[in-house]
Amino acid sequence: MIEILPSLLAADFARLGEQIAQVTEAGVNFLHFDVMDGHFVPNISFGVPVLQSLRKSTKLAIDVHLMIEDADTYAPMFVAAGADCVSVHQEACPHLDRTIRMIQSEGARAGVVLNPATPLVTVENVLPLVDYILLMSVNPGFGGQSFIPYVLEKVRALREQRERLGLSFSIEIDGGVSVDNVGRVAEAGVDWVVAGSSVFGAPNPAHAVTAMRQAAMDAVARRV
Ligand SMILES: O=C(CO)[C@@H](O)[C@H](O)COP(=O)(O)O
Repeated sequence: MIEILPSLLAADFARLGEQIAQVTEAGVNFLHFDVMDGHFVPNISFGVPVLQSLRKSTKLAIDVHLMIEDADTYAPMFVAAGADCVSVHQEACPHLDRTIRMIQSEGARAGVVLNPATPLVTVENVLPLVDYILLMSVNPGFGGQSFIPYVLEKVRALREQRERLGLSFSIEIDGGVSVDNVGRVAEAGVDWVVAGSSVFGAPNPAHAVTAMRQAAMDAVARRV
């Protein structure tokens, strides 16, 4: 089963509740929540108070992607505010092993994110620890960018590595995924697909999620 995670960065913030209801209707299990600090990435999004409000209004799992420099200070606050999954960037975390264990001990699933140009070898040692690896398929900071195709090779390599090591972490991809390329992404071997503008920029977000999920599942069926 491939999960489609609507990225709230592309939602209409004045109608967040309504937009979440639309994707809930399409049967999503997760929402993706992008936190940007204006330092690690050149943009600022939203933070803990917004997550606290969302937590009260949805039972969906919330996947928080921290695009921030000081993840060790803020990750526990996001878990306390209701995050079910928290991912941190390899490029921003000098003590990655400690950060992963801290997120898990706070009670959330822990993920590590790699920018497109960061090689997989940088997370090799923590693969047995993580709950998921998020591979960025755009340079982080903005929605609506074009998919970077060489990331598909990283997905294939990571999937092979997971099989070889007998591990069970999930593989997530984020950036520039739409109904037109989700088949290739699914075929490469991802479990979770983040989609922002292709969902909330569509006339009907629920239909967009359903179409993406169907295209992904068709591609996986062809692969098997
Ligand atoms: O983390 C990010 C951007 O930094 C993403 O989650 C985007 O929000 C995905 O948006 P689309 O590329 O799907 O529009």
